Amino acid sequence: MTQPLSAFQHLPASLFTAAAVRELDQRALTDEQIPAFELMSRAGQAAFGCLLQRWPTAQFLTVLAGPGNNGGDAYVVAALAAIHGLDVNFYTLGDHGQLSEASTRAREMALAAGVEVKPWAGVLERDSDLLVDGLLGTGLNKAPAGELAELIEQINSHPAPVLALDIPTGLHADTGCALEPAVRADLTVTFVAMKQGLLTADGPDYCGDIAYACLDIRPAVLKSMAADVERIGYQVLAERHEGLAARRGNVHKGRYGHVLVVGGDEGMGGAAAMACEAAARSGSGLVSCATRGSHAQAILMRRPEVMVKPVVSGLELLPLLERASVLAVGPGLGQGSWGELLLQQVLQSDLPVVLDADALNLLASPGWRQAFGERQVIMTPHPGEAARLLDVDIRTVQNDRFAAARDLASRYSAVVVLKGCGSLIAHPDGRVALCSDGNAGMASGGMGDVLTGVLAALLAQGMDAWQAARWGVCLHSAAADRAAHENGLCGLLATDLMPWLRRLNNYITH
Ligand SMILES: NC(=O)C1=CN([C@@H]2O[C@H](COP(=O)(O)OP(=O)(O)OC[C@H]3O[C@@H](n4cnc5c(N)ncnc54)[C@H](OP(=O)(O)O)[C@@H]3O)[C@@H](O)[C@H]2O)[C@@H](O)CC1
Ligand SMILES: Nc1ncnc2c1ncn2[C@@H]1O[C@H](COP(=O)(O)OP(=O)(O)O)[C@@H](O)[C@H]1O
Ligand SMILES: [K+]
Repeated sequence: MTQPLSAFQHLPASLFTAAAVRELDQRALTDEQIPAFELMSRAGQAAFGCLLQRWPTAQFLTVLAGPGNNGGDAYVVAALAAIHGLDVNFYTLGDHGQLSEASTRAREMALAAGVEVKPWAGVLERDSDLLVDGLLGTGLNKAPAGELAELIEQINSHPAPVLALDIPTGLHADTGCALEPAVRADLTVTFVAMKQGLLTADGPDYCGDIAYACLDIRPAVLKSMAADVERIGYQVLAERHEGLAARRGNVHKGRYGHVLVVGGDEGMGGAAAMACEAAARSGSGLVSCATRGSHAQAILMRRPEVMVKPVVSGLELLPLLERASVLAVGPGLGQGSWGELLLQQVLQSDLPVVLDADALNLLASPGWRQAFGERQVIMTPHPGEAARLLDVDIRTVQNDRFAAARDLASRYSAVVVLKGCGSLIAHPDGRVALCSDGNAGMASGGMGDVLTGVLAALLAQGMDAWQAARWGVCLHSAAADRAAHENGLCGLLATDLMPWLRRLNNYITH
């Protein structure tokens, strides 16, 4: 369902936890004097507007309402639909005898519009042409079970599309984890502020498209709260010129740094080769590669611009370290003694470094753990590597990617890129950015090696670790979106990104 064209680039940059959104609701109530029912009415109107726009011919709606305020929104949608002349099946789940004051008024509005309100009796009619999920919103506090789980299963196997109010039921607003079973929506209309879980982990798959409705709360109120997470994407950063500055004329290659890629043990030479090519295509003045002798010729054949140096020991790395300005260590490094010796040498240098793949796996071993202090370091774990570094299982990382990224950045005193759907970039000071570009075609071997090369090239051109990670992750993801645009996600190769990296890094977007 995720679209490969930076599908979420129109969304606001500030992302919030559910608790922060509740606080914003409260501020709208106290500072703006917007009563809860008024806000709920606006939510229902916004959702109904999106419904008409997306499904203008829908005639038979089934609206599902839970016991909280998400159900209140559903009552408003049903009322508006009935007034509009649509046929509405309205089912409640849970105890609707204890509704909030706002939801009670919404219910009265629906009844007055002629909506027949019935408790769900176990069967979802097949003839509806649109389902509206107002079961649970940000109040979700455990995995759906029993009758609710049964209804969600029926929603997901129903042929009609699904509109989710605020957030698909079962998706955790703070983590983006689907607490199965969870509703798989085609469109989610989210209210007041963007929840951080909509754009990472399971979020994009379960939300489908996302529309944001601020409910006419004044921007000043929204700005009165610091965002928990900043959404970034290529377009946003390019508009703010957060990428590379334009090159001046009177320059030479020494100005743009010298990336040394260290990796490529036997059988994994391609990883080092791709990191080298990505570094060169992302503008590093010079690129060297310390690798196994068996790969030297192949790397040279592919990219004669790269200076390939076969190394067998850490000592042979020393003269290369003296000439380099930035290191990219890990692609195909392996976890054998060859990789260990090279990594040991790299850790003794104070050059800016990108640590990826097996460099991270080695760092996770007992005796290797360390904090990097002032050194400019970017670590780029995928969830498996992050789990090893944190000594937890992968599920724990994915259950709260924000916490895992923050924890790693603070433990290692490094900028951390936690890769995967909705890559997170965490600073040791607690800041987190989420890249909403990228696509599932990137789940293919070598994509991470390319990212490593990109990040190293940006460090080599003078960015600090935080700037390089922000721009580099967006550049890499947007390049993958462009590369996937014509021929689709399946079969996208890491090397397909190369021409796009060059174009987008130079701000050529067409
Ligand atoms: N505030 C505002 O001004 C605005 C808010 N708006 C709307 O309000 C929504 C938030 O409303 P909300 O806080 O009432 O939470 P909501 O998600 O409806 O459900 C809470 C109920 O569900 C229950 N429950 C939880 N998990 C469960 C589970 N797994 N299985 C079964 N039950 C479960 C929980 O029961 P409990 O466990 O606490 O007994 C409680 O009764 C928000 O998403 C947006 O749509 C908009 O109108 C804009 C203005
Ligand atoms: N489903 C996805 N959506 C968005 N980006 C993805 C997805 N899957 C993988 N990626 C991106 O692709 C890259 C894969 O990196 P990694 O797992 O290290 O691959 P490899 O080890 O094969 O080089 C990362 O940048 C990651 O964020
Ligand atoms: K919902």
